[in-house]
Parts: sequence; structure tokens; C-alpha cells
Amino acid sequence: MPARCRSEVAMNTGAQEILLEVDNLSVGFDLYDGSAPFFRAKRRRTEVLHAMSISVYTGEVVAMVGASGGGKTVLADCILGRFAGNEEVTGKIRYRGKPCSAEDLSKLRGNGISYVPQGVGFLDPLMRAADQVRGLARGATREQRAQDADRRIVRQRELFESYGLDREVERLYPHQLSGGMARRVLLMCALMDAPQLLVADEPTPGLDLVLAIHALDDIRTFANEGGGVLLITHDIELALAVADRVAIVRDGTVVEVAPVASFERPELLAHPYTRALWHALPENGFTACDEADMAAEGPQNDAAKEVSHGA
Ligand SMILES: Nc1ncnc2c1ncn2[C@@H]1O[C@H](COP(=O)(O)OP(=O)(O)OP(=O)(O)O)[C@@H](O)[C@H]1O
Ligand code: NI
Repeated sequence: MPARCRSEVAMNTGAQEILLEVDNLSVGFDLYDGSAPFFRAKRRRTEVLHAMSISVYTGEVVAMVGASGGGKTVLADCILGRFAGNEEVTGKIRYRGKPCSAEDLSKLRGNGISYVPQGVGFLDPLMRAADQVRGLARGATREQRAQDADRRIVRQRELFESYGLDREVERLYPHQLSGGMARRVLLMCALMDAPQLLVADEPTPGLDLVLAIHALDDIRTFANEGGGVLLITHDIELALAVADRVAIVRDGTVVEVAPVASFERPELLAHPYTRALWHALPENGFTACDEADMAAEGPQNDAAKEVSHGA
């Protein structure tokens, strides 16, 4: 992992505006008990997000770190207005201060908020790489759409060049792309429409180190130029390399949001789970977490649980 991407690119110093506020979001899914015969199957509600709160300002990268199954992708789906239909959702999501319904959020997708999905299965298997990145041309008239299509070709070629993808790759279908190429195509799809907020769900697995650094630099540069990024990752080292703040997710809730600087001194970290993650970093001795101790201990410093941005 890169030592500190943040030092390589000057930080944005402009006034920050709030882009995204997730406020006390809870999500429960209705599931049917598969062990019972169909006509007796009972519906059971399982809550996977519990009063989750997180904010992202312009100019910052907020990393969301936590174990598998913690609810990070469910949160991303909610922000993108992608609901399965079998869930109950409470709480609020605001974009630029405005409370958004599921419909508002799905309209913002590609029009302000872009997504880098976790799986390469999001690519259309029947569409060539260049067309996936270009997306649909927009415009009220045929002439406007033709102009937009030309602009998209130029932008797609810039992105391909910057990500080291040859012209031959333009014509490949997803099954012909390597894992690393497919991930780059996903990232380029998200950057195509000049979003304000990027929600990136594990954008680097499958990339070699050089490309992972490139992807992180790109995410950092995007924020420095005034965008905001919610970067979902398992990898705390990656989070510390690129983010301004790190939100620690555990069992469907954010247990702590800490500025990256707090990870230099574990006593600045409020929650035992965050400190356990810190101790598990190779440079800090690689000590395994003791789940029982963490369950017994609560956060030690409630005031540090949610820190203000840029703190
Ligand atoms: N449509 C759904 N119906 C029922 N349960 C779901 C649904 N989508 C997700 N879940 C459950 O919600 C929980 C959180 O899943 P999620 O994919 O958000 O975790 P994650 O933190 O993104 O994990 P990973 O790091 O492995 O990607 C899991 O227990 C998952 O099984
Ligand atoms: Ni996930």
C-alpha cells in the first residue's frame, strides 16, 4: 500500500460544504424462515443497519472500514436509492442539505452521485468496455445527443489513457477483461459523468500495487478538486493512506468516526473495536482482536464517537 497518498497531492483548502448526511439510518429486511414448509413459513425481520450516521463534505474522503457483513454495501445501496423492496427503512439521507426520498436518490445516481460497485458483475456482459464507460448520450434534441456522444468519446479515451488501457481494450466485452481491467472500467464509468459525490465500494481489490495507487490518487485528486468520496473498504491501511476521516462500522452501525491523525496515537481512538483494528496493523504489532473484551467494553470516550469533519 502507498505510504501516504495524502502527502503526494495537496489537500483541498477551500470552504467545505456538506454533500451527504446519513442520519440515524436503520434498515431491516423481511426474510422467510426457509426451514418451515412453504405454507407455514414465518416472516422474520432482520435489522442489518442500526441507527447509522455518517457525513461527507466537499473536499474530503471518508473511508468506511469494518468486517464483512457489517452493512457497508447495504448503506451504499441506500445512498444510491437502490432498494430491494423487502426492507423497512427509517432515518434520513440528505444530499446538499435536502432530505431525499428513494426516488430522489435514484434520480441523483449519475447526476451528482456516482457509484463504483463492489463486484465486476455490475458490468453489462453484452456491452463493450468503451461503451460501458461512455454510457448513454444525453440531450433534448438529436443534435445535443450527438454532441454529448462526441464529448463522451473524448472523455472515455482520456480515462482509458490515464488508466493505461490500450485502444484494443475498448472493443472487449467484460468476460474478456482481466479482473484489474474490469475494476478500472467500473471506476471510469463512475468518473464519466463528473459526479459531486463518489461512493466507492472496495475499488481496489484485483488491482496491482501501481494501479491501486493510481486509483487512490485519483480518488484523492477528485476530492481535492471539490468532490466528496465515501470509500468503503476492508483495508484500514488503504483507508489511512487516502482518507481524511475513517468511519468504523461494526454490526450495522458506525461505532466511531475518527480523523486519520488519531490513528497515530491509539489513546485518541474512542472505541475498543477501533483500537483493536489499530493494534492489528502490522506496524503496531499485529495483535489479534479479542471479541469478548470488546463486547464487554463500551466506547471509552463518547465525545470522540462522532468528530466534526476536518477536526
Ligand atoms: N436484500 C437483502 N435481503 C436480506 N439480507 C440482506 C440483503 N442485502 C444484504 N443483506 C444482509 O445484510 C448484511 C450486511 O451485508 P453487506 O453486504 O452490506 O455487508 P458488507 O459490510 O458490505 O460486507 P462485505 O465487506 O463482505 O462486502 C449481511 O448480513 C447480508 O446478508
Ligand atoms: Ni460490501
